[in-house]
Amino acid sequence: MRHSCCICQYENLHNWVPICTSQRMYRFAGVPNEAYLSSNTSTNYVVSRYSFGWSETQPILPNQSVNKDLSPLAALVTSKSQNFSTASLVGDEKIGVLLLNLGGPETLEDVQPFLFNLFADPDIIRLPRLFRFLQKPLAQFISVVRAPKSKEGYASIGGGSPLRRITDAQAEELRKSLWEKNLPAKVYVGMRYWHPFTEEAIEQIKRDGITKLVVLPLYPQFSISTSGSSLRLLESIFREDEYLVNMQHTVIPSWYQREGYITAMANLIEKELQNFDSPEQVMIFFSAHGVPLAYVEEAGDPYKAEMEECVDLIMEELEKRKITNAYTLAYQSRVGPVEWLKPYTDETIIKLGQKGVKSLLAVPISFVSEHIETLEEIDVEYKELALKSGIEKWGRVPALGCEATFISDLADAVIESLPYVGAMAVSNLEARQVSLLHL
Ligand SMILES: C=CC1=C(C)c2cc3[nH]c(cc4nc(cc5[nH]c(cc1n2)c(C)c5CCC(=O)O)C(CCC(=O)O)=C4C)c(C)c3C=C
Ligand SMILES: [Fe+2]
Repeated sequence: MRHSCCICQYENLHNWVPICTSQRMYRFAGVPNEAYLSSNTSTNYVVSRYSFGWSETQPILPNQSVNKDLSPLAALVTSKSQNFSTASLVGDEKIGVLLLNLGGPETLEDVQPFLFNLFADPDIIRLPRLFRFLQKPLAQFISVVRAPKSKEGYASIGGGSPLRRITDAQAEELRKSLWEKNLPAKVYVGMRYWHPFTEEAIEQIKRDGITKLVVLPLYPQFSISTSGSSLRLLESIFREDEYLVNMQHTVIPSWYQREGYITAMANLIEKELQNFDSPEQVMIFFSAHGVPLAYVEEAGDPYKAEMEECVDLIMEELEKRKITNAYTLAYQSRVGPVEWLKPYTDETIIKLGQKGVKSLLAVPISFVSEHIETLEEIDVEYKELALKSGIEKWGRVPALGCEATFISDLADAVIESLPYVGAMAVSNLEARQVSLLHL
């Protein structure tokens, strides 16, 4: 099994210490030398560094060692213990969990302004520095041009995105699960492109006097365009705000390797396979949201690697249950003229039909809630295409939503990250000192 990590690393000020709480993976940013640690045993390190700037930076590949002089934080994390007592970690603190998600238009009138917010994000449309002044006019133009097509899609799923309702429900279930595990925490939802905006969540966190915050993007795999964008926004909010600078916090940048998540996905697949007459004949078709190829090849986005590893882990889990179906991974939802990650979902469906595949089970892999790309693109467009292409039996695994194993595992991820919340504050301090020295 591959072990590779990414780093949520931002221009100039490296505030975040992303710590992947899955068993053997630890992540670092926020240290002045940009050390980033991936470990497959407690003594065998691969230190690597990525840069997510667009035109001006180069990715440095995982095995390219750049700095073995690890900061004290490395020592702290490598001495990680799995035996946490939540009580000792909470004390008098007020714990908050901030769930980050994309957001979606709630009405058809929201669609164009939502699209404007999306395309105005430099992590979604990445322009060379010289052309950044064009970001907003371009966003205005593309959002107006795309709005009619998007509106059609949202109209066909009931006139708006269900993302807010589902994310709110997940937040409530997570809160309950944390309380059941003796962690009295408040859970907040911060959306990137629509209400409740991340800024609104942060205001509430300040009003509630939260002293320790765990930031948990609701994307299992990290991409510059999703978790990266939300974290970059958060960083800019934190940088400006005295309260937030002093608040201890940590980030769980991706969690696709967690046992609970993998088990929950395997459970859903196993259950859905039973709806076919010959379950063992069914091709398991993982469909992930795509990103432009340049994100991965030029900017070092770990999204593709994380996605592939995630699929491997789910298939390994299914194999343990003696489910050894054929499977494949493809990427959906491309937008615009550039090349995106391949293979594309639509082309793959057609090819599978030509090869004589008769039964297909679609598994949306990059989302944990139903939304337009599951309810419309997969359930309507891809199903229709599959049936036209000769596939006779079509099924689709639901998104995880509030599935109990999944929510309980997210709660565990939060609890396991608590020992590192203090480490974040140290890193903030270091990063600030360094940035001040550079002024
Ligand atoms: C892992 C998930 C996602 C990635 C990666 C991602 C990248 C990405 N998306 C666009 C363009 C659009 N995305 C839109 C909606 C949308 N995208 C995701 C997830 C990922 N996007 C979600 C959860 C949603 C919200 C869906 C909802 O129910 O509201 C849209 C709007 C819908 C549409 O018109 O199709 C666009 C446009 C790009 C360009 C991109 C990577 C650069
Ligand atoms: Fe998207």
